[in-house]
Amino acid sequence: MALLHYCSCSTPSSPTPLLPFKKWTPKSIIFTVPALRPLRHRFSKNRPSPRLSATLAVESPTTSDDERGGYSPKILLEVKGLSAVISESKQPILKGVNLVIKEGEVHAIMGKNGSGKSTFAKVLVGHPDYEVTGGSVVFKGENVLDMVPEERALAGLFMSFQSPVEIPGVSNIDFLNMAYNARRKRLGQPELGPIEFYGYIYHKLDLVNMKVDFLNRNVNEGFSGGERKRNEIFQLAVLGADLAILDEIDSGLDVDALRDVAKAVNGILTPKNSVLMITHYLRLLEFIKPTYVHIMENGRIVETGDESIAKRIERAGYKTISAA
Ligand SMILES: Nc1ncnc2c1ncn2[C@@H]1O[C@H](COP(=O)(O)OP(=O)(O)OP(=O)(O)O)[C@@H](O)[C@H]1O
Repeated sequence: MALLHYCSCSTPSSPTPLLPFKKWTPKSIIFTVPALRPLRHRFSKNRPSPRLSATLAVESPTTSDDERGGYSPKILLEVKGLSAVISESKQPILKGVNLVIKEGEVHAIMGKNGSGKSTFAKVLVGHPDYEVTGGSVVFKGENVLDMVPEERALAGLFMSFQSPVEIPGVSNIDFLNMAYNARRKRLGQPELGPIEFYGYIYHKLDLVNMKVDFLNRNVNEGFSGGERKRNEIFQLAVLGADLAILDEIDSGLDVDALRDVAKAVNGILTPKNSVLMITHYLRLLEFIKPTYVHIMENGRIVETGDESIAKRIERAGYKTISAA
């Protein structure tokens, strides 16, 4: 199993991110990412909703073409009856997840601790800790379950982890440059050299209000919880994605950081790409407006609707979920 998780993007000019599944040792990075070796440059600091409330929802409610001005968005992701166990113990965690995400939609998944939200996200990107035991996942018409994590990412899946990992010995800019060029190479485009790449990403820093110094720091090493989250969204902004899966990007963020991160996520949304975000809090949904909110319980999506579900949960807790 490769240690890198590549993620791709919606436009040909965008690159492919690579995200780690676990904390790497420098040895494993060099082994899995030979392109990193020649990247030893450093940069100067002086440079420049529709309503639905049904239990056991099978898929997202649809919006009519009229409501969208005649444009009919394509299905980006279709998950049917997805079941998965923990690879080691064979303990079942996902027990028949159904979900449909179309282009341009923002989906939020909420649910009690331990209900399977992060597992669902990780299974979508092919995390090796889990084994799929049933169901299907079709992304942009392709069977994702047949793909290794790198292929899923190249197909356009990006995941921001709940606890972003450190990559000792690899600077943020090297990491991003490598990921960006991997995608360009795959698309038959010329790779960007360090200077050109710097020109490309410099303006993206503003999106998440990140200081330029962060580019030269090793990926997530010594970053505070909030800085890690910001950095994840920076990666997304630089690298792009057709479907960005964001696992609790709001956790540990102060109010200004939350606003910055939400602004960046809103900034990358187009009618062609989508976001699937896992959150416990209504406050994130006030910044990033969801098309649908889903409730996960015991490894399944048991309710789907609009933001009012999140408001109800905030007010009255999960006892209001019928399957709880
Ligand atoms: N690799 C693993 N090894 C052992 N148990 C696991 C593993 N992954 C998930 N689990 C268990 O599966 C259940 C679901 O975990 P998951 O992280 O998906 O929940 P969650 O809904 O994201 O929770 P939270 O809201 O607390 O983040 C939990 O009981 C968790 O302990």
